[in-house]
Amino acid sequence: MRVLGIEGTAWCASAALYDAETDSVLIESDPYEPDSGGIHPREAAEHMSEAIPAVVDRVLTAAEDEHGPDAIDAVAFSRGPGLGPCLRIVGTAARSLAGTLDVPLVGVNHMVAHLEIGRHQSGFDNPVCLNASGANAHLLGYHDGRYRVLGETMDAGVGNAIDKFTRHVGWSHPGGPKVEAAAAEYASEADEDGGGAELLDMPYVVKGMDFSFSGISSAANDAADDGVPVEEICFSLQEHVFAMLTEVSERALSLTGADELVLGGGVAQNDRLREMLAAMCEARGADFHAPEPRFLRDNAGMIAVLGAKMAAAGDTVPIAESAVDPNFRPDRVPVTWRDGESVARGGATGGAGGTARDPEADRRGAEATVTVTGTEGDRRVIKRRVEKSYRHPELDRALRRDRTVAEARLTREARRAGVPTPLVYDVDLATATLTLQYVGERDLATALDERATEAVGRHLARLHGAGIVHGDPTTRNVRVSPDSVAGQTANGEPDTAPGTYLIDFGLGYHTGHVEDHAMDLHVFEGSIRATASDPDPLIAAFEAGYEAVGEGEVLERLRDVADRGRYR
Ligand SMILES: C[C@@H](O)[C@H](NC(=O)OP(=O)(O)OC[C@H]1O[C@@H](n2cnc3c(N)ncnc32)[C@H](O)[C@@H]1O)C(=O)O
Ligand SMILES: Nc1ncnc2c1ncn2[C@@H]1O[C@H](COP(=O)(O)OP(=O)(O)OP(=O)(O)O)[C@@H](O)[C@H]1O
Ligand SMILES: [Fe+2]
Repeated sequence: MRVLGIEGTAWCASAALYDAETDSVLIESDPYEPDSGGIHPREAAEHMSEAIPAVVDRVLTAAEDEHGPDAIDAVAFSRGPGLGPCLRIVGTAARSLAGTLDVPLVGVNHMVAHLEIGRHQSGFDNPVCLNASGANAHLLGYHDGRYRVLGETMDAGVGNAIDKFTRHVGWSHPGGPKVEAAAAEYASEADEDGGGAELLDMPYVVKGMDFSFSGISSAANDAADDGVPVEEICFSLQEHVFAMLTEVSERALSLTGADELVLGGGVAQNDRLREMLAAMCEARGADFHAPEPRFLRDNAGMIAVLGAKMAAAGDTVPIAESAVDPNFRPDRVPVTWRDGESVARGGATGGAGGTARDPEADRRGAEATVTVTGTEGDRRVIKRRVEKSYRHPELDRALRRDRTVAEARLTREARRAGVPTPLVYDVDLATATLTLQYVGERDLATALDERATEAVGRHLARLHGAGIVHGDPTTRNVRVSPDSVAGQTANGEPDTAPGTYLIDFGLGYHTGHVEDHAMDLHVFEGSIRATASDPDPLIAAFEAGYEAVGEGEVLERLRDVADRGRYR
């Protein structure tokens, strides 16, 4: 099968021919380069209307020269997400070409294409995917016929966050490659001077597997206004932003039990990001793949390759139903071209795979190693936050120390507020180590049930009532004793009965803001959606638990938070 793909969601007018027989891809692209500032939607659309017919023509001519008039078996196009005016031009071109050639039309989700090209090239079975592109930043994992969004930016896409800074200092679009070059130069000069590259203090915001870039863009702009050398800012910006992306990727591998990671998107061309992800994967025994650069930035090659898989599965679209969708989320795509396996197994422990291991033996979370000691009746865990070689040493030291301090303090405070948590026996800041009471029989992730999620709702409400957020309330950070949970609800004891414990308060902090409280709920619900086959009843029980103890306002805000994370 040979598929002609068309891409033009924002800046790159591109056409490609994918030949499934030989697995070869020809790509012809014509980028839009704004004279000043960022991408102007109207100018970008004007570029598409001129450039799309030209790139399509070049690819079609090449295909017909080689294979004759029946060279093309299907036409695939980017249906979204992207800029409306650009998408409409791509859609019109694709419809008219499919009509002229009298072949089926395939509507491709651009973000799923960024993922599938990596899966196709790596030969990985069931990877987690980090999409690091201009307008987006998210983690996807396959589960029950869909790509679930395991984590995502709460505000800007990663490329846009970087480009915002470069616009502020007057550099032309796109800024990403210029930041990379400036950061590399600063690092190598600092090495020559013998002092090592210095790190500016910038916000590092990770909430479960979600993250935010708005604070860091402003901090970078402020530093420039204060006269900090721009190369130094570029270096720190990259170290923070990419460490955040690497950390959430590791959390996603840990939560799902996957042992393969693929990278996609324009920012994935960055060597420093690839180096960090490769180092993280190596340390946990996972495989890592980043496609070659021509498949990372926006390109029609990935559209043609996924288009061929979809066409082979009969997943084509009638012209009358082929409208574009600027907000097309990857989790809305029925995945017709894969068999029913799942990446999200939930509750996997240890490093790669985590299969066939005793889930209660010594384990490794995304951040820490946990060793169980002591005897029956006095079991303890020793939790040590290990060095992460991918992070700048200064940033790594600060994060491990701050999180250890926060965990010890908030675990105690939560307990005092009536939320079941482990006793804290010892804190050793020099080695970022805590000794904690062993609680529960297993992680909630391995034994998801409505009584337990309802209890988590009550616990979080109580915690928020005390002005604390957990920061990372995933199903891996709740310990349960299933029998006592059942007894507790049957006895009608509301919230302080043993059976469901919150652990791992390292990302927690004090706040009375409704927004922060709502974010906790969003993270917990995200972790259920990422791993459960039937999430809705678990989430309904969770919200009922929260409502019974907490503020209705927080549940209302949760709807806004959930919508806001979605691509605009
Ligand atoms: C929906 C679609 O239109 C959108 N496309 C998009 O964002 O273009 P993409 O080619 O994936 O990424 C462009 C971004 O990639 C950044 N970029 C390119 N090379 C880079 C580098 N070496 N280091 C860091 N960023 C880089 C650019 O600064 C720009 O922000 C998307 O995929 O989200
Ligand atoms: N007090 C405890 N009692 C029983 N088990 C525990 C306790 N603390 C941690 N564990 C176990 O160790 C695992 C990892 O612990 P924890 O979540 O604190 O580490 P982490 O590295 O921060 O994990 P992650 O970042 O992946 O959430 C937990 O999922 C849980 O199974
Ligand atoms: Fe893209």
